[in-house]
Amino acid sequence: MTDLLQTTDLTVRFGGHVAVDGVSCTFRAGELTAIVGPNGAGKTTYFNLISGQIPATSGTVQLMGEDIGRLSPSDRCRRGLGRAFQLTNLFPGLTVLENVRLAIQAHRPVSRALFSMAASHTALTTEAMSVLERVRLDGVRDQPVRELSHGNQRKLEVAMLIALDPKVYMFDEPTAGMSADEAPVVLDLIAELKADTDRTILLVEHKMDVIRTLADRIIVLHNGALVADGDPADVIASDVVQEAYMGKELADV
Ligand SMILES: Nc1ncnc2c1ncn2[C@@H]1O[C@H](COP(=O)(O)OP(=O)(O)OP(=O)(O)O)[C@@H](O)[C@H]1O
Repeated sequence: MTDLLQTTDLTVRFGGHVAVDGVSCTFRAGELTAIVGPNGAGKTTYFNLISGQIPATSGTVQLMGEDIGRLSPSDRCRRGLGRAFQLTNLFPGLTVLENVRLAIQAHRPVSRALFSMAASHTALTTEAMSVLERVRLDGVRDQPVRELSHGNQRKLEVAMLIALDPKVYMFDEPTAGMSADEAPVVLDLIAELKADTDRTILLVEHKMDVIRTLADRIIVLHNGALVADGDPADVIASDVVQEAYMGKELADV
């Protein structure tokens, strides 16, 4: 499997507190890695360092071999790093379809400019509709984003991400706040994305049934440090995770 994303000794300090502590990890194409750990372990901060929301104190982030540590979040996104939440704050007054169409347009190669305006518009609409059908949002295509239910907003996050067609998908609790009938749509989509061997998926998730179903690999953060990394069954069963780090959360499943 090809290495797509790599962090090396990645560290961030907030005053005296080390929130992410020397994390070195490689994420490969075609692999879904679940990132777990107790509350405050550093999972979201690790995501923020990778996607560029906060600068690292030290260490590097490489995407397809290129050091992206000094790039802005939007430049990282353009290079193929896709994080769901970056995408919702686009145009709340525009419709669901218009937002997805703009996301597709944003990553279009220049050659598309050679299309006639009308042909280009039709092609974009067709493509956007196929993304919306995948997340079952085609029924609300003409609704302004600001009027969407919470569950549909979360689905739109996934749709926007698919429309951007990144190499690396980053999901931070993608089904949080979703109803029992909405969550499977998103989880099925993530499973579909995983089947695409050109991509890698990072998933911060607390629900162990979701992790068991989707993850090829689990990494465990504790006090900002990487304390376990491996096959899901082995990591979940390991004493270090059960007793010292995740005990109650995992035992409860
Ligand atoms: N900007 C910041 N300034 C100061 N401390 C921060 C900042 N961001 C995060 N922290 C601290 O870093 C630690 C890690 O937080 P983080 O949100 O990454 O944990 P988490 O594993 O995602 O937790 P949860 O599962 O509760 O979301 C916490 O102690 C948090 O208070």
